[in-house]
Amino acid sequence: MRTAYTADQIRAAELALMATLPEGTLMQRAAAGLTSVCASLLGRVYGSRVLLLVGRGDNGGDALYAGERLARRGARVEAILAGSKTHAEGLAAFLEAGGRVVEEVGAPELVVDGLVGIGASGALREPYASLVAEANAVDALMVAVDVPSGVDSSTGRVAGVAVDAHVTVTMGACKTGLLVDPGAAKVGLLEVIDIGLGPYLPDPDVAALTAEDVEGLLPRPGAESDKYRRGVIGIAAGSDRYTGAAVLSVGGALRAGAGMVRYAGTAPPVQQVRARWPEAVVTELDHPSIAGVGRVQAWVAGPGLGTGDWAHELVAGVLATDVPVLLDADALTIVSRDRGLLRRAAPVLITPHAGELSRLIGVPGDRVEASRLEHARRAAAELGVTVLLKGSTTLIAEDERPVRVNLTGSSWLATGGTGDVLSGVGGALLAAGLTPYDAGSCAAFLHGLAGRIASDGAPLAAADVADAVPSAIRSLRGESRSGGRRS
Ligand SMILES: NC(=O)C1=CN([C@@H]2O[C@H](COP(=O)(O)OP(=O)(O)OC[C@H]3O[C@@H](n4cnc5c(N)ncnc54)[C@H](O)[C@@H]3O)[C@@H](O)[C@H]2O)[C@@H](O)CC1
Ligand SMILES: Nc1ncnc2c1ncn2[C@@H]1O[C@H](COP(=O)(O)OP(=O)(O)O)[C@@H](O)[C@H]1O
Ligand SMILES: [K+]
Repeated sequence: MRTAYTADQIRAAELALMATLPEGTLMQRAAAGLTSVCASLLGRVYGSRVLLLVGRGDNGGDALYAGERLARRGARVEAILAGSKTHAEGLAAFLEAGGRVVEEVGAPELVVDGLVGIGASGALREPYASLVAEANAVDALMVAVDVPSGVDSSTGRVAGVAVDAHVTVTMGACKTGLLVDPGAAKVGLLEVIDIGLGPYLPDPDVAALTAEDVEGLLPRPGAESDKYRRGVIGIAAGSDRYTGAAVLSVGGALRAGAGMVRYAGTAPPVQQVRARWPEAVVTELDHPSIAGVGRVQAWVAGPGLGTGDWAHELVAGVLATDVPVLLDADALTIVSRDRGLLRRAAPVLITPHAGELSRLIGVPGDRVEASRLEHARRAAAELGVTVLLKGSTTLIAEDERPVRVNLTGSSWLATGGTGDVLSGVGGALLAAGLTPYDAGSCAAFLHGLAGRIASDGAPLAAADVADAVPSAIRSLRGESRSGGRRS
């Protein structure tokens, strides 16, 4: 499990650790780690050209001490002192080692962003904002100290301009804002430097499953398994207009290992599901009731269902059962109009994108996008359900638990129908007995991995993602041994 923390949590842990150590020890540890990352990026330190962007706080101190170390190894290190004051000891050490203070960005090979770290608040102020815009435009490797300046370390918000880092060297532990978009997109490769913080860290703010975690959570059939024990999933999806959503959701469920899929819909999607997935047990509905569908261990409702009276009645019927339910797409529009439907004893997992979440909690979509973590948490608390917020980083929020962040995925997944596949994958895992929190996190992980496999750097169609889910599951063992990371 990769874990991440807010700025307040990190600061408290640092204070506790610092109390046990001589003054300045942590900053020297940070500078040593930062120097070694810069040195390996440069290849040859001697004669290289490095520029430090130095702010007024300890983030600038880290940069200056790393600049000192690089200068002692023969690099030509220059620093722009952008703050109203400068870390005095760090500056003295830097100058003593031959570092130079300059006013212009020039033509460095590597830029070290030491403007602000966890002490930052709000959008970057001047002169930092202009300096960052200028430095981003230079053809150089950009290494951010602790956090790319302009990214809120606790939330991932980017209120204005932010450093576009190739590598972020973060101290002690990962910060939440480095995992959550839009901030996460600014991080580049993430290097965590061990400064001894581990024993002082509290429960994490957010966590990300690794392949090994998913491998451990995923049910695998054994000798005693049969299709009922593996989990039967009911799917109420598709409509006369949107037949494909049904096909894709059923496909996701079958490929994710459902023991059996019971599909219920009107004649046109039924015909499509029958043709594509003869494995599914299909019920053609002539009125909006699931009474004749048979027993299931979990339901998925919503993809392509429509939002009229028929769909409303069908979703209400699904929510009136006593099994876990995953609600997606049109079902989310229906419950946003009739929130009372969510009042039930068995668990609910909802899988909105930002627009759907915005309707559910009555907050404009752009605000949800800008502050995804806050709104996923808020929706989970307000609605009393587990929330899987889709997007470039998918979040899984449940009241009182660390938000799970999904680190797999590919931007090629941003194409129609991939969400329908995800609903089937999540539903199959719910039917297999995983909690909504684990089912949502594992589904997002496998869906993202399947997206990467299906795409391999080129466009994919949603059906390809469903087809790649078995390869994703197969690859978990290899990935967990090699510690797979985000691409
Ligand atoms: N506390 C410690 O022991 C350690 C701290 N470390 C470093 O120290 C950093 C935190 O240092 P500080 O608490 O001094 O804070 P920062 O260096 O992150 O910067 C805070 C300063 O920047 C200014 N500022 C805040 N928001 C701004 C904005 N939007 N635009 C422009 N200026 C803004 C404020 O005047 C504030 O004084 C960490 O990120 C890390 O790099 C590391 O050396 C590890 C050890
Ligand atoms: N930029 C992106 N990077 C990675 N994944 C993305 C991106 N945009 C969307 N996705 C993923 O693609 C899927 C799209 O789902 P959704 O919005 O429901 O589309 P649809 O309704 O067409 O199926 C989700 O799993 C989402 O997380
Ligand atoms: K920084």
